[in-house]
Amino acid sequence: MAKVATITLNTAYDLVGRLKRIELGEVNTVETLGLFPAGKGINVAKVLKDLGLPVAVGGFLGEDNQGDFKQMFQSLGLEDRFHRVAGKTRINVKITETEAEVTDLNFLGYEINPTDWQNFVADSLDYCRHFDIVAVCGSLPRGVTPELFADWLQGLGQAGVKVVLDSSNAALSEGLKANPWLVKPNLRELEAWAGNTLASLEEVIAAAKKLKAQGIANVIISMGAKGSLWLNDASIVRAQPPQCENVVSTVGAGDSMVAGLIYGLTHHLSQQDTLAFASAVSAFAVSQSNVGVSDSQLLAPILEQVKITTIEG
Ligand SMILES: Nc1ncnc2c1ncn2[C@@H]1O[C@H](COP(=O)(O)OP(=O)(O)O)[C@@H](O)[C@H]1O
Ligand SMILES: O=P(O)(O)OC[C@H]1O[C@](O)(COP(=O)(O)O)[C@@H](O)[C@@H]1O
Repeated sequence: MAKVATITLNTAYDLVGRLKRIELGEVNTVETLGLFPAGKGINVAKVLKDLGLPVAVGGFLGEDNQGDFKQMFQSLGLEDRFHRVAGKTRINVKITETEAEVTDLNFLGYEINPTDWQNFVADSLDYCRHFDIVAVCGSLPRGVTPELFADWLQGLGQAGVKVVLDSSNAALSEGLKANPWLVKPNLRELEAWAGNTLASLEEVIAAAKKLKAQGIANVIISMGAKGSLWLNDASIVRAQPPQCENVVSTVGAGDSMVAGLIYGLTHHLSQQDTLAFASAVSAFAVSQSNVGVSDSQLLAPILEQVKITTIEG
C-alpha cells in the first residue's frame, strides 16, 4: 500500500453556519453551528482515512488551542507529525447564505519564526522521503514567504516524493517553480494564475495547457458544479458530477476531490476512473456541512451518475 502524508502549513478551525441573508452592520442570527479542526491537508487526510488509507499529517499547529486537533488525530488514527508553535491556530468563519455562495472571514493565526521554519524543513524533508505521495495543501502562514515555500517544495521533489500541490495566489505561482507532480487549482485560482477571466471551456483548457507546459505532469482544474478537467501527457479528461439537489456547504469540496484523486492514484485506477471517483467524493462533500465520508457506500449512487468524456487522447 502506498504511503501518503499531507502537509498543512496554515491550519484552521472552521466555524461554519447557515443563514438566509447576511445584513451588514446588523445583528445576524446564524441558524446552525459547526466548529471543526480543519485546513486543507487535514481535510484531505480525514477523507482518505475514511476511505481506508492510512495517512500522516504534518505542518504547524498553534499550541494555545490545539486540543480539538489532538483529539481528532487520536480518534481517527492519523499519524501526528505537526510542529507546535507559539500562539493560536486561526479561525475561519464560513457562512452559507440560502441564495448565495459561501462568505469567508479568515482570521489571522500564528506567525512562523525562522527557527520554527528551519526545524520544520529539516524534520519534514527527513520523514517525507519515506512517503510515496505528499499532498501540500492550503495557504501560507505569516512568516513563510512564497520563496521559502518554493525552496522547501523543491527539496521535497528532490527527495523522490510525488508532490501534490493545492494552493493559491503566490504560493501556487512560486510553488509551480518546484515542478510538483500534480496540481489542482479551482477555476478562480487558474484565472488568477492566468491573469484573466476564462469564460469558456476552450479558454480553461488553453490556460490549463499553459500551466502543464511549466513541467507539471498532472493538472486538474476543478470548476465547482461544472465538474473538472484532468490534463496529463496522455489525454484530457472531463468529469461532470450529477447536480446536487441540496447543497449544504461547498467548504471542503476541493479537499475531498484531492483525496479522491490520491485514492484513485494509489489504487492504480485509470485516469477516467480516478477522476470519476474523485468527482463522486467531492459531489458527496457538498451535501454535508462537515468534511469526510462517514459511509463509503453512499458514494456508489453518485459515482453511477458521473459523466466522463475524453476530450483529447
Ligand atoms: N454544487 C456541486 N454539485 C456537485 N459537485 C460539486 C458541486 N460543487 C463542487 N462540486 C465538486 O467538487 C469539486 C471541487 O469543487 P470546487 O468548488 O471547484 O473546488 P474548491 O473547493 O477547491 O473551490 C468539483 O470539481 C465538483 O466535482
Ligand atoms: O489555507 P486556505 O487556502 O486559507 O484554506 C483553508 C480553508 O480551506 C478549507 O480546507 C476548505 O477548502 P476547499 O473548500 O477548497 O476544499 C477549509 O477547511 C479551510 O478553512
